[in-house]
Amino acid sequence: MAGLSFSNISKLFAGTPALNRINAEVAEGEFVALLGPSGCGKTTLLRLTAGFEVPDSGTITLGGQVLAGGGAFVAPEDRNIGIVFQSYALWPHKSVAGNVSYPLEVRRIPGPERKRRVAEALEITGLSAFADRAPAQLSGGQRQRVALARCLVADPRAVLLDEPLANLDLALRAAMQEAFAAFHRRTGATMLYVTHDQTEALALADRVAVMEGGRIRQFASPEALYDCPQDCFVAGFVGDGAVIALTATGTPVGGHILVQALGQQIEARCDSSVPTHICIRPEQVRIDPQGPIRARVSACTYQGGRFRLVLETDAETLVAHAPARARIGEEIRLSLHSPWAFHDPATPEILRVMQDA
Ligand SMILES: Nc1ncnc2c1ncn2[C@@H]1O[C@H](COP(=O)(O)OP(=O)(O)OP(=O)(O)O)[C@@H](O)[C@H]1O
Repeated sequence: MAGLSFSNISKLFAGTPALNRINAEVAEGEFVALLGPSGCGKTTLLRLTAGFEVPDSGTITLGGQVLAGGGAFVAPEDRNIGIVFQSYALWPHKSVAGNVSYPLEVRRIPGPERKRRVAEALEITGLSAFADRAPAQLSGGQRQRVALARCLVADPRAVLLDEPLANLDLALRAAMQEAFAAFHRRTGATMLYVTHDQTEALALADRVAVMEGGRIRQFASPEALYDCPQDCFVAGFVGDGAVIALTATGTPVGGHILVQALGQQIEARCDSSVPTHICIRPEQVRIDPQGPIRARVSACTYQGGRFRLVLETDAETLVAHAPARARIGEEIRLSLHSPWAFHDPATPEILRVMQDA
């Protein structure tokens, strides 16, 4: 396996940028998810890595070898990159073992070694008992595991996965997420995984590149994206909660700052001296009869073991979790605990400094 590097990658379609100066390093053996809304450029970045498209500028390297850029271009078939598509792309007339064996037959790998490698790939993907079945006799999840085994058998330098679970129902997706995680643990493969499902990205990846409008907005661990988003897009796109503009700020001390929002002074975590917004996750909103913030319940939905409340304050909407059902229209009081204050690059700095901070 090998690490992937993207340096200043841009790609235009009919003059419109699909990717705009992408810079990212994927370490050898790392599982990276590309997450973002439809049209943000995820698939384009994957296709450039596979060699199905050529970048207009910038360089892509794999294990130090330039795949594209600076006049060089390695053809897709010479990149030794495994690809798993949403649509499985299995041969219907071949058995499971026949499908998995095919890339080795093309490379003229001798029979005994082929058999050994196929058996190993089927074992890793939990398919040993299905070796003689036809793809039509398998479930969607099993077919996707055949595609994974077929990609693995060729001993690729990196594995690209394009929304591989999009065609599966919810229960199967959860089971397949575990299968992918186990596959990654056992193979140590460098993986680039495209999805627009944040639950999937946060559950599976070592790091997630959140994309929007052809750019990477933030590239960080799932925990960092959730706890410390770096702009309003990431704060709103990843996880639940509210993103609120600040009206004044104090001076940060030791990673904390006093800010003004919701008509209150709130103590927030921060790593910026000039935050413009706070991101308030549901766990940071406490229903508290002595709390300083008044709100009215506008929605209450059961989420298995807890209720999700949508709460309207005078000017903003917050989300909280509660152990018991709340009545729509009910008035409650809230306190906030360690929300995250950040500087949104697209927002002008707040000039007003808090009087008593
Ligand atoms: N071959 C093409 N010709 C013209 N425009 C294209 C082509 N491929 C992609 N685009 C455009 O480039 C942008 C990025 O597309 P891309 O498929 O990479 O997005 P995506 O994030 O993978 O979206 P989705 O989640 O819907 O698959 C889109 O605006 C899309 O319309």
